[in-house]
Amino acid sequence: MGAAGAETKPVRVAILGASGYTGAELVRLLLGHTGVEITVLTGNTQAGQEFSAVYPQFHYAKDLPALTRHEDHDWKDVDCVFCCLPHATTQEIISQLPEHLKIVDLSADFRLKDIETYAEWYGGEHKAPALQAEAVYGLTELARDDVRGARLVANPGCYPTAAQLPLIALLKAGLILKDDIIIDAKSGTTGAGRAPKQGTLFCEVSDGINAYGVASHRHAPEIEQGLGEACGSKDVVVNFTPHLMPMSRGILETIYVKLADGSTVEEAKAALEKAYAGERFVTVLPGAAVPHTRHVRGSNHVFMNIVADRLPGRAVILVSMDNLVKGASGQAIQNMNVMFDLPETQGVDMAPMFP
Ligand SMILES: NC(=O)C1=CN([C@@H]2O[C@H](COP(=O)(O)OP(=O)(O)OC[C@H]3O[C@@H](n4cnc5c(N)ncnc54)[C@H](OP(=O)(O)O)[C@@H]3O)[C@@H](O)[C@H]2O)C=CC1
Ligand SMILES: CC(=O)N[C@@H](CCC(=O)OP(=O)(O)O)C(=O)O
Repeated sequence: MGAAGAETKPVRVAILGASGYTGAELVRLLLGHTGVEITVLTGNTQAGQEFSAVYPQFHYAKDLPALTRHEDHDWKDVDCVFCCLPHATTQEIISQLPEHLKIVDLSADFRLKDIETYAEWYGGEHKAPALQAEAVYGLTELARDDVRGARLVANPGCYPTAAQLPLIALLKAGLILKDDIIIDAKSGTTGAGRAPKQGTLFCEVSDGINAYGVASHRHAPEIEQGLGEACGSKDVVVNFTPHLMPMSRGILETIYVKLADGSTVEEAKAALEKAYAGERFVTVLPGAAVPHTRHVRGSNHVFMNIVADRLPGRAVILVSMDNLVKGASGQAIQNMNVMFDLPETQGVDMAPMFP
């Protein structure tokens, strides 16, 4: 790890799509990061406004730039771009950025390596295949060495972050089967972004829950890609269904797996503890403690545990994290820190907010 000493120049940061939820979360976190300076914030429909007019919680942060349009910049005063734009729009805008910029992209545009899989799940041909081939998939704990040398990092999706951290460790250790994985996922509504949508209105989301993308969500191929690489097989399949919860932040995944012949839950738990020993942001809970979204809220922490199922040979993995932090902006900052040789935890080492 490098050190951001007093003489080190700050990393000059632009946030594209700062008027959205992940952009605003980046602003919140980066205001506490002593190694960066926020020089550009962009919006689309909200460009032209002061940032605090769009997000009044930042009225105190007088030095923040106003929201501009990305076309208005020559990027000379920027070292790093966080791109928080919708899918498809992202690839068009990133392709036009100058090459001196390092980019952490929070959209799904550069996550899938297979161009046909991308076209199948995202409804069309990729417009920047060369960049897609260049991008490094930034699940930080498992990809540090690649992230360090990358110019473009594809920040993982929120659900895939929570699923892959335990499953990759267990598949690498050969302790679970690769063709019997059921991921039951739940998310707060910020996962759907800030742009108004009928399905996330208070009166439609409060006091109830619903599944969506049932067994057909685009995060399934992203998870399968990561698990397939981990165990060197293209045959990994997951059954993945997310649910929308009446809460603003948080992800909880309950993952049902079959243990490999002769393996035990105790061995699986020991493998998780070994894989993440020394990792600041991944905690394997003691005993039978159950991860809560409340216990990681507003933080970059992932809590996980594995317990024996009542059915012989099966186990249940539980994972919680904050979709806007480790599932998006927090992990993006972890990746930026690695790319710029800053201490990896800088700006993202806050304790969870409870209650
Ligand atoms: N929310 C989450 O938990 C997660 C989100 N992601 C991904 O991160 C990205 C951002 O998500 P999120 O912040 O939630 O989304 P939001 O809908 O909250 O924000 C989208 C942002 O993109 C801007 N924008 C929209 N269309 C255009 C355009 N054509 N040209 C330029 N700017 C545009 C919007 O500007 P304006 O508001 O001014 O119109 C806004 O700033 C998405 O790709 C999402 O899938 C990834 C992981 C988790
Ligand atoms: C609650 C909700 O709607 N969540 C989003 C996931 C957000 C995220 O990580 O997605 P991207 O792959 O789009 O970047 C969804 O299911 O589409």
